[in-house]
Amino acid sequence: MAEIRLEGVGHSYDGGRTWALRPMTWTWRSGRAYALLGPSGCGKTTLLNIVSGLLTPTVGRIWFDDREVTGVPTAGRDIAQVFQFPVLYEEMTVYDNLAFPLRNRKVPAPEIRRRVLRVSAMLGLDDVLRRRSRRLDPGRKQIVSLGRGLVRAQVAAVLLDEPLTVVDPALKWTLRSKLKEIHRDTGHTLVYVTHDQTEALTFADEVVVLNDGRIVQAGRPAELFLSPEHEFVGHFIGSPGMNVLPAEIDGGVVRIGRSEVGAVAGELPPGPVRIGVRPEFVQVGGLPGGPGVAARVTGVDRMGSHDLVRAEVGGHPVIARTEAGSSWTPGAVEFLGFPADRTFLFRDEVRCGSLAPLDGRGPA
Ligand SMILES: Nc1ncnc2c1ncn2[C@@H]1O[C@H](COP(=O)(O)OP(=O)(O)OP(=O)(O)O)[C@@H](O)[C@H]1O
Repeated sequence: MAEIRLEGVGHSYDGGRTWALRPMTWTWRSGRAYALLGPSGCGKTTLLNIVSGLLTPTVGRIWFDDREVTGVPTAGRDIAQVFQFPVLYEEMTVYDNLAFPLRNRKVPAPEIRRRVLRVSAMLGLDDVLRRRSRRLDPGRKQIVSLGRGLVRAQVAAVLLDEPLTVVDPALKWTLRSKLKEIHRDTGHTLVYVTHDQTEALTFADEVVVLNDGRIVQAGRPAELFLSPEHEFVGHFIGSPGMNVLPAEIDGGVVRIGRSEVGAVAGELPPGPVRIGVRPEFVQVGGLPGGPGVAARVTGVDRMGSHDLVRAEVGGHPVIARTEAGSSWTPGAVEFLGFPADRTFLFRDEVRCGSLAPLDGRGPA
């Protein structure tokens, strides 16, 4: 395992006209399980391929601990990589496919057997170990590919690029928890690329959110949910995502239209700002004794475990998540409250502050 440090690393596929990955400095800490999360085209595969050596970055330097590897090809980096689709020797048995990366590195036979059997047991491959790989269905083949990526003890990192895409949805949950188990067992540095927030949040110690070629926030799943640093994180994580409403700061007070919704925590210059608050924290009916903003209820989605109350504030949609069986009715005007400790202020999409309570004032 190694600490992997990117120093000013960026990549352009068109000679510097556009950046698939904007120059960034970032460290993957040794032994941690990371998810690299972002929408299609944001640069996830580019970043992964730069770490593995499949791609040389246009700018910047890469370090594995204190060894610079910027110009070192994949074979010299000791990286295990698992791709979206199976990469196997079709004519070999599953056992031999799993053993291959170890035999290649002259690991002693008893150790090979021990490791192959351990990975096989964890991934549920025991009953197909003697079968030729070409006779497996695509999902099983991919699980074998995953096993090949995880079987080595000595690797700088294991990189997984959307590894569960072809796997049956019902198996995905099991495999994700197996991956966690194997990670605990081996202590590998894992980087798991996905565009699926559930996959990222259930798997990783730390989620790195990438958008438009830059890291917009990295943190534990709860941090990303409770304390988004960027509007994109608010939208991309959570279902539905964070509500965003235009507002104005004036005299230390935040207003939507003419309604005061809170004070500004700390010092912020007056002017336009955007308020971000997750549906889980919007209080329909207002905060007890606190400020609120009038909203027209436009609909209620009954989700079974909870309701989603859809409303409109000055022409902007807001969603509140409430208990199931709520009595809010479309067309009614209700006050919405935004709890100060769960409501953030954004300028140019980046968080610039948060709300503070407006002491002793009721709905404006
Ligand atoms: N070989 C290439 N040549 C030119 N442009 C490329 C190449 N590979 C990727 N790109 C572009 O670079 C940007 C980042 O692509 P990348 O594949 O890294 O994103 P991604 O987040 O992995 O997307 P996906 O989830 O769809 O695989 C995209 O705009 C893509 O079109």
